[in-house]
Amino acid sequence: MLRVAVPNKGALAERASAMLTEAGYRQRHEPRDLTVLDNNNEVEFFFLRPKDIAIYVASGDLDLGITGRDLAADSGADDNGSSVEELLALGFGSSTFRYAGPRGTDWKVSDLEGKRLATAYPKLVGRDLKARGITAKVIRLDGAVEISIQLGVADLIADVVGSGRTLKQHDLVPFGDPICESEAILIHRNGSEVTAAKKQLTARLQGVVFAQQYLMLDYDCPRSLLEAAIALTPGLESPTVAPLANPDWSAVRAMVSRKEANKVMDELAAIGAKAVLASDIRFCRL
Ligand SMILES: Nc1ncnc2c1ncn2[C@@H]1O[C@H](COP(=O)(O)OP(=O)(O)OP(=O)(O)O)[C@@H](O)[C@H]1O
Ligand SMILES: O=P(O)(O)OC[C@H]1O[C@H](OP(=O)(O)OP(=O)(O)O)[C@H](O)[C@@H]1O
Ligand SMILES: [Mg+2]
Repeated sequence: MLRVAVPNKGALAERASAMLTEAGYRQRHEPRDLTVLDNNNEVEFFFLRPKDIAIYVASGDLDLGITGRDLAADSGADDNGSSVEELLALGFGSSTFRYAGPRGTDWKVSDLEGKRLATAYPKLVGRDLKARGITAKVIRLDGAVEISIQLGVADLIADVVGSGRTLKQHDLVPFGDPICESEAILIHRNGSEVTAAKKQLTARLQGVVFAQQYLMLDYDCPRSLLEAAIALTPGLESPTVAPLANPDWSAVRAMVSRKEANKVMDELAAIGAKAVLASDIRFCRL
């Protein structure tokens, strides 16, 4: 039985469970349930605090976990880096992890020297400071870090930035390069075997990630324009081209990246393709 950790609350919880449901796994119906047994797929899910997930996976007590890249980086020994390894980026829960300070000063990373720095990610921050040769007093908080400066416990902070709204609300500005570009990821214990069961769950999630990143385009194309059309929609291997009843026309089907879909559709219409249709893909195996 594969044992998998899933965030039980917070920014990643809902999307993580929705993605597992799309991938064909049983998920909890009661938000307070801490475990769900999916006998058909031989997987047991454990719903845990986002911060604890890398701990269970690093110890080997659970085989896989869904967490944030920033949280994974904050796990493990202070100096030795993370003790979990990323198997797959899941394409949701994007954020950056950044230093920030009160508006009105043109802060630089070197200004961190000798300051009191509040964060809920002390290992991630400690490693970054060490790599830069900076000594600062790291104040560990559990959350609501943005308020710590006005309450007087810190001079600067390092925290998760999503929309940037919370920083603005507290008159803070980010500075320096992001310490971490985060998103939800699937992890396992560093260096542990990628068993067949782990591979299968990873492949299923990969199928959902691809499905969310791609659309299926169908269109009709004069045969004389096929070459130009195929250059615009090369698909993954190669597009499907099928004859239409009218011998001068073909039907074409190809996957295109969602981000580029509208541009590609404009270009297809401009060269003379007709009936250009885009449809969602729910899940797939590539
Ligand atoms: N506003 C946000 N936008 C995008 N991602 C976010 C946001 N807030 C948190 N995250 C991501 O979610 C993960 C942390 O989850 P969350 O903040 O929900 O948990 P927590 O802080 O441990 O728990 P809680 O805040 O409930 O005490 C991190 O990977 C972080 O990057
Ligand atoms: O840039 P924004 O979109 O405003 O989001 C960033 C905020 O969201 C998270 O807080 P969360 O809600 O998890 O509360 P917490 O600080 O108690 O963890 C994070 O810690 C930031 O405070
Ligand atoms: Mg939080």
